[in-house]
Amino acid sequence: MKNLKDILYKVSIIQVFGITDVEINQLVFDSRKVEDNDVFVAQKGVSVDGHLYIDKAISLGASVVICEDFPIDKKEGVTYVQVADANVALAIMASNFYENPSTKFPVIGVTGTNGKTTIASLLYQLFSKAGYKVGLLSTVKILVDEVEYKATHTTPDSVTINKYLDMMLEAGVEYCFMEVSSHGIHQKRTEGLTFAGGVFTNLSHDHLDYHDTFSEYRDVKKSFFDSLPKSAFALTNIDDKNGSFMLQNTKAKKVTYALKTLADYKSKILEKQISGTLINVDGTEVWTKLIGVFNIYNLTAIIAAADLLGLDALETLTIVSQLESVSGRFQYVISEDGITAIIDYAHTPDALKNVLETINDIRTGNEKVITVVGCGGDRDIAKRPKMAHIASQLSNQAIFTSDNPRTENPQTILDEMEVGVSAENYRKTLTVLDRRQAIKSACKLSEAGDIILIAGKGHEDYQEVNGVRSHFDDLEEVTNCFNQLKKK
Ligand SMILES: CC(=O)N[C@H]1[C@@H](OP(=O)(O)OP(=O)(O)OC[C@H]2O[C@@H](n3ccc(=O)[nH]c3=O)[C@H](O)[C@@H]2O)O[C@H](CO)[C@@H](O)[C@@H]1O[C@H](C)C(=O)N[C@@H](C)C(=O)N[C@H](CCC(=O)O)C(=O)O
Ligand SMILES: Nc1ncnc2c1ncn2[C@@H]1O[C@H](COP(=O)(O)OP(=O)(O)OP(=O)(O)O)[C@@H](O)[C@H]1O
Ligand SMILES: N[C@H](CCC[C@H](N)C(=O)O)C(=O)O
Ligand SMILES: [Mg+2]
Repeated sequence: MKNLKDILYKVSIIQVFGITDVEINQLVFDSRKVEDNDVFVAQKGVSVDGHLYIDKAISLGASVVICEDFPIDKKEGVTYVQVADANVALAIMASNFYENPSTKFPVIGVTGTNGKTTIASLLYQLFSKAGYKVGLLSTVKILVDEVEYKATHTTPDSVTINKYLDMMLEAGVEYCFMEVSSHGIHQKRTEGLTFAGGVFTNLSHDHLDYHDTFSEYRDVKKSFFDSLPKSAFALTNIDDKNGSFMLQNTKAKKVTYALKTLADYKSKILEKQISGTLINVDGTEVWTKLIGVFNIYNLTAIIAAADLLGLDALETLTIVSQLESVSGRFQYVISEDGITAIIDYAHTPDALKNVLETINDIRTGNEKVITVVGCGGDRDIAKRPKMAHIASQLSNQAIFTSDNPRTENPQTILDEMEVGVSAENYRKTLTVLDRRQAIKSACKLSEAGDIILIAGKGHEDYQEVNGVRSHFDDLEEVTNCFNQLKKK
């Protein structure tokens, strides 16, 4: 049991009703999960106000309520603590509850529109191969050394983050790499954590359904660097338009990486193939299995981070050549007939453009590129026409289909995508609502040498329709199609 007084340390308190010297069980922000002697934190959410559930939480056993507004009727025997920001309070309390695990070993946060999972996962692989015990908090999975847990968010809530950091310490983990999403920063999920380093990948169009404007989205990302301590490093992609902006007000040590501009860490691409890329890093040639210019940015970032964290430079480069691509990120299978299918998590216009440019860059002859792509429901609608334009412009054939329609009408999403297709590209497009059928159509349309890009879902193993997630896996689907074609 922990004492409330202790976990309130550093929380900005407005007023208290009741006593703070009480033993508490756990920190909970969802009334449905409350048990005896829990602390219930009322958060003002995107869809509902957690303050409405205070009485419900008390009826289930909560003995402490943390809130921004005091309820009119206060229950006898319950402690009410009024705070300026319940999300910030929750995050600080979560760190205190687990005895501030982020201060006890290096935690490195990766932020930016695209590349977070790739960089965090490659750093996990790199440090593991260098002999360290490593932790990972990512969109794809959570790893505590080698034990895997399911990830529900890119950046989990503050209680979950601290719980895993504490488990990592228990397991003897020496470094943790985590993704820091804009939702995570904005909802203060990472508040109160002590980061040893921050990495910025790039900034492009995404989440403008959640953040009102692009500059708000950009400022949220920047606030992560603003909050880094002096002892940390702030590593930025200086080739990106917003790369230097991110570090404008940071107290941390500023470090840059680039492919084009003069930077502290710089790589040069020497040769591109479907099986990998030859790069030059500070005079040393390194072969990597990863492909795409964007992945060389990711690699340069991890080489820089490894150096800043004290890994031997030569050892880093040796391991870099062994790194495997991350699941659902430019993962490919080749059919017996010589058709290549690439599964990639490109779900933003910029990512889709990068992946298609990479494919067009490495293709050798007159083979066709067929792209299967959709856009998520209940997400930024402005991405839809842009992604449809890019897919049709950079492919020989684009098949628009569903990608987690969530609560939206799937046909409406496709209609909104189609608006972006220009007249001259229109004949190259097809809409097939059912993703399984869309992948089948792509296989039927392709011949030996052709490349099918299945974009948007990457590692995801579900299709979400009206709140129900049914099993669906792009790689599995295309492999089945390839096997069926073989039988014919
Ligand atoms: C839009 C968004 O980010 N929503 C997150 C937010 O939920 P919310 O604000 O809608 O919560 P709400 O339903 O309004 O409820 C408000 C409060 O009342 C509480 N409540 C609610 C009902 C009840 O009966 N009792 C109760 O106590 C809730 O627990 C909550 O504390 O807070 C929840 C708790 O932390 C999150 O799980 C939830 O993530 C949802 C599921 C989500 O889909 N988030 C996505 C958009 C997200 O965060 N994505 C980023 C990655 C983006 C990227 O980089 O591509 C991520 O980091 O994963
Ligand atoms: N550095 C990069 N620059 C641009 N595009 C990239 C970069 N790295 C990866 N991508 C593209 O973006 C897709 C998503 O990559 P990744 O999963 O690493 O990004 P993420 O930032 O973790 O995304 P999310 O916000 O969904 O967690 C990849 O499948 C690839 O198409
Ligand atoms: N982190 C992103 C993932 C999008 C993946 C795509 N498959 C979708 O469902 O829209 C989001 O939540 O917006
Ligand atoms: Mg991610």
